[in-house]
Amino acid sequence: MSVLGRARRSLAIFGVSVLLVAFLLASPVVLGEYAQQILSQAFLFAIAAVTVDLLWGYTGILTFGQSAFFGIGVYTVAIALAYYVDGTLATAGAIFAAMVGAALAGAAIGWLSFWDRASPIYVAIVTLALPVVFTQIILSGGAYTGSSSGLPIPAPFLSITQWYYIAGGLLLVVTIGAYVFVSSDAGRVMVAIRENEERCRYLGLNTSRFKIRLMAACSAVAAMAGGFYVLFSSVAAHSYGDFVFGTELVVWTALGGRGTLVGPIFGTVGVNYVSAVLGGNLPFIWLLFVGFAFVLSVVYLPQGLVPAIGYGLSASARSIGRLLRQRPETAVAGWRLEPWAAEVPTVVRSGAGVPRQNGVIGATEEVPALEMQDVGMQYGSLVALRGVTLTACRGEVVGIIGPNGAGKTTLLRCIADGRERSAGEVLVNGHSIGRLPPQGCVALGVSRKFQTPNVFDALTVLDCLCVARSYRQPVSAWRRSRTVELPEPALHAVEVSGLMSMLNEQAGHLSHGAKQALELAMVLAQEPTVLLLDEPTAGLTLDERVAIGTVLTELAHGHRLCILLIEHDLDFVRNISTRLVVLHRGEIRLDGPLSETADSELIRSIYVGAAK
Ligand SMILES: Nc1ncnc2c1ncn2[C@@H]1O[C@H](COP(=O)(O)OP(=O)(O)OP(=O)(O)O)[C@@H](O)[C@H]1O
Repeated sequence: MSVLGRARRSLAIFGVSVLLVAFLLASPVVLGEYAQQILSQAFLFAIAAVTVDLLWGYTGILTFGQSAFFGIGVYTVAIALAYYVDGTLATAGAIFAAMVGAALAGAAIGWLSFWDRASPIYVAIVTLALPVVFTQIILSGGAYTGSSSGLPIPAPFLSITQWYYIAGGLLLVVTIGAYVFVSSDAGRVMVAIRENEERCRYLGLNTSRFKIRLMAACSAVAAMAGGFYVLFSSVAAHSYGDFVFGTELVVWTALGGRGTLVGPIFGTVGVNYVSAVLGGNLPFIWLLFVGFAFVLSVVYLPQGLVPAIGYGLSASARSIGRLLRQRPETAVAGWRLEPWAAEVPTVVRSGAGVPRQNGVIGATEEVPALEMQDVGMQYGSLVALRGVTLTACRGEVVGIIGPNGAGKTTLLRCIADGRERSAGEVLVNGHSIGRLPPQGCVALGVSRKFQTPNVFDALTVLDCLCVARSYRQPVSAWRRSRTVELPEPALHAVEVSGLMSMLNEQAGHLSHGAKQALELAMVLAQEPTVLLLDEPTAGLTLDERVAIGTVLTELAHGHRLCILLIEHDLDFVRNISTRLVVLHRGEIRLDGPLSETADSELIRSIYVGAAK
């Protein structure tokens, strides 16, 4: 982002902050003490809900455990003030200690939950157990923790209005911080992980490390809210760290609208405020009503109430505007805190010769780009690959053909992910991939394009390219770049496919062909030496096939990439391959230059089903 763009973004954030602070300062004039008290509590809960939104709404990590981190804040501060320290400085120290403790606990939970290949439901189960364990620890702590009776503390005396300002100010700071974060380069990666974590890994991103860090940061913020909450309420109760509160945070976030930042705040404040007004008289009916509203929202308004109201109002406003102006409008935007995007997006050519992160790559022409030695793969008793030995060099386009179920995709998977194969060895540019995960193989120079286009539907074309380059460029946690530097081959793919004029288009709205081209550009942005393509022309028109064929030929011969290409379209394979490999029942049956293999009888018999 340019200096001017950054200044405008900072000015906009500053202006909105000043307005909100003025609103906060003025609101006690119309709010009674009771309302201020309810809102102070709701503001502190809303901070925890914002952390749920960052984890679940933006990154797709469904967590029920934020209450436990809130509880760590509550009890660390309560125990410190009840037994060990007093005074403002010591209280601040206790809150800081709670944040550090919660961050460490959050990192440990992340480490347990986010190992490679862990299913997304795994973290939900681990975080479900967390508040249960936390509550048991508090309940078994006897008089020290206050057990089920709670632990009263000598809290600092502040007026209700002062607490209202503190809680509102904290919520404002956390929300603005969260907005800056989600609208930064790192925020883009969060959404990419939510949309398609596998694609992220195959783009070289260490998603587990990213999620562990995010979990630790969100845990610290929830603990801070808990620390302030116990000072406000003067008593630590186990219910602030239990499973019910953890679930309520998820419900409030879902009701308000996840992935919006404003949704969880309105959801939490709304439910808590109405609950305080109505719940005293009708506690059970109110709970029933909230539960019912949650189910309705999940079924009919999965995006939550705030975006739905936003859609409704902006659609009405646009309809009225259309009537007045008699001009058609197409897009209707909901209410969410959208990233600042005042600048024109740009794609530029990157500087050459940027070294790879781990420096292991030695992509010279002397060493074969790819060597597979006796590679085998079994799915249970099914042998998908057997004794595959294959060498491919830079500048080659190796067409891999064979009937359905021959083992072609499995072959690519064994090259792009060291954990896949059951036997044998794979070397990329002379380095064994060992048991490296996909991001490790990317670092060695392997990039894989999937069979169906794998892009990040919720992101724009530019954002998808930026995420693809995140492996090469530092990911800022507060700035959002609107310029992406692409290596020559990726830039070429963007230009010939017409994506250059669609940088602001949402990837999910692109045509099938444009998505295929975008994924190819994303894969090329990794600067691979070995490019694995699984049916890149599937579903493309004739013109698009011709264009992609030209791009691939240029990549192999002009940029000296080693391309392994799976295709069912034999004419396409014949047109661009330099060599053919025929797979049948998991074994290589034929391997040779195109001139010698293209008209082989074996190919004909395999495709008509006569080969054994
Ligand atoms: N995850 C899996 N679990 C069990 N079997 C699998 C799995 N993936 C693939 N297979 C089996 O392994 C064999 C090879 O599959 P693979 O997808 O590699 O074939 P292919 O040649 O790519 O086929 P297609 O052209 O249809 O994509 C098939 O019999 C398939 O059913």
